Amino acid sequence: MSNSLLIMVSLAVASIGLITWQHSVRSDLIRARRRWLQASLLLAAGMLVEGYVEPGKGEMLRLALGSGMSNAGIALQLTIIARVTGLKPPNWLWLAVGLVSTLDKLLPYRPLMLMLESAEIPLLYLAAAWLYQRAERLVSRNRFSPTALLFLLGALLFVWRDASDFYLRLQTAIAPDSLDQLHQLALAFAAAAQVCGAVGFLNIVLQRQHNRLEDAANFDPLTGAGNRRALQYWLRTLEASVERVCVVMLDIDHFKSVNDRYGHPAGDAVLQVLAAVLRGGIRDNDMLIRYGGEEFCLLMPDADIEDGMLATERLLQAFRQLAPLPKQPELRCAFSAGVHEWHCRQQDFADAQQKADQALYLAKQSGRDQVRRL
Ligand SMILES: Nc1nc2c(ncn2[C@@H]2O[C@H](COP(=O)(O)OP(=O)(O)OP(=O)(O)O)[C@@H](O)[C@H]2O)c(=O)[nH]1
Repeated sequence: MSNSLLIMVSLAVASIGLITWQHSVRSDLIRARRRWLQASLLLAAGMLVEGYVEPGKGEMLRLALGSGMSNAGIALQLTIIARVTGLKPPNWLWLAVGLVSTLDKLLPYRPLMLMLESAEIPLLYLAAAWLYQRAERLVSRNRFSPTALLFLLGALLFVWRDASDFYLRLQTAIAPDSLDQLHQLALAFAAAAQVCGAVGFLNIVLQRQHNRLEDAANFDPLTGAGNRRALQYWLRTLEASVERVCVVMLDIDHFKSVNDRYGHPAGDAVLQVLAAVLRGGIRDNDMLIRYGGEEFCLLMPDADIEDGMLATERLLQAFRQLAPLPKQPELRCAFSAGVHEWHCRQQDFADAQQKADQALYLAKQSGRDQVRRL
């Protein structure tokens, strides 16, 4: 293994670590930010030390240090990825990995120690494969992560290398020359895996950043409902995929008086409660949009007007029964709603939405707190 390759790889890992560190603030990974840079620098330093190992005096010490730092760096990266996926591994885990990786190189040859040394990288790589798969699935819904596959292959390669090593050393006590190629292949693979792992995490960070920006552009921050931009996107999807959609326009009754009486923050809380009731009471593929101030729109794909009326009645009943402000248990709110069936292939959405709006107006005119159709 040439030193220059390890040095180049360590520089690549350090620079990707720096880029990841820069982006992690914007992708809401502020706590992981410093850690990731530390992990990348530790890993890069370990590889640099290993890259300078030359046969002779101090060889084992440098190898031990290099391996300890590299493995601790990988383990630290894995603890960060684990946190991104919602797991909480203890902080000392990466230190323990580094310590064991350093110490086992310094101990005199013994089969047990050799076994321990052989288990380290396959275990780390298996954990990496699992975590990268989870993390990428979480942020980009990818069913399959190339980074995870790479680490899985790496784990197998190291098992193969270490098993041959172990078997031959048991017989001869000296590593035979035939193992050199296998060692070099494994080391080259490890170097590539480190760069791919670093890029894999950078990808996760950038994907999160992208998701956050997209959410900010498409969802109302107060209620989490889609906004009109999201509506336009959903309409295009619906027009291409379904025949009919039940459109519901609904508007909280006497909302101005809630604001006037309890204040604007209380009004905001009522809006949040209504959004939660609506979200909790609709099907997974129904869509909730905050259409205006206290006006919401529901799109129910493949539902006819009877289904839509029934579902909206149920939502109204649930909302009416709630005390949306815990500090004002006397307050009860309701909404008025208009329902219309939209035949996506024959009619513009604007026409259907206007009809649902007219039905809503009818509901308001007829005393509010009800669901109407034209
Ligand atoms: N707290 C809060 N109030 C909002 C928000 N957006 C709009 N509003 C308020 O919603 C109220 C809407 O009042 P109106 O259009 O008169 O409707 P209403 O009082 O509900 O009367 P009806 O619809 O006829 O039953 C206004 O007072 C707006 O200030 C918001 O994001 N937060």
